[in-house]
Amino acid sequence: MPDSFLKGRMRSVGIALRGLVSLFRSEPNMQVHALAALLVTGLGFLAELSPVEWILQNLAIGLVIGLEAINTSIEELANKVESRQDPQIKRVKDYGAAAVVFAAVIALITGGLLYIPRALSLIS
Ligand SMILES: Nc1ncnc2c1ncn2[C@@H]1O[C@H](COP(=O)(O)OP(=O)(O)OP(=O)(O)O)[C@@H](O)[C@H]1O
Repeated sequence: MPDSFLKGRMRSVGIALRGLVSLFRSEPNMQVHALAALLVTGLGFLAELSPVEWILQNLAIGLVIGLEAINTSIEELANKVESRQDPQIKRVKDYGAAAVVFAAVIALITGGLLYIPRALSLIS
């Protein structure tokens, strides 16, 4: 494999990581998602999730954080394209927000399925 190929890939990963750090620093929604992800990861260790349960939980976390990143990216572009009120920009932003909310509901349901039975078995 040529050296320049590996250097190019490493550069791309570096740029992506810089984007991730910038997102977590500047976006309050991202900070909330990150906190939630840390909390449920801790909860996962406490609850001794099975490997499949870890995979499901991590997919739910990845779905929410990934879609929030894309939504933020769309918002930035929309703000650059049109700063005035515009019905199409409104739809673009609303659809992006809808994607995040949809993922968050799926994540909540996943969390409920993983933890509510355990909580109930602790009580009974
Ligand atoms: N240029 C615009 N034209 C029309 N409606 C807009 C415009 N900008 C924002 N909106 C409306 O306001 C809502 C919030 O937009 P805003 O850019 O403030 O997103 P946000 O609150 O930063 O989103 P998030 O909470 O995901 O960070 C949009 O979903 C849209 O309905």
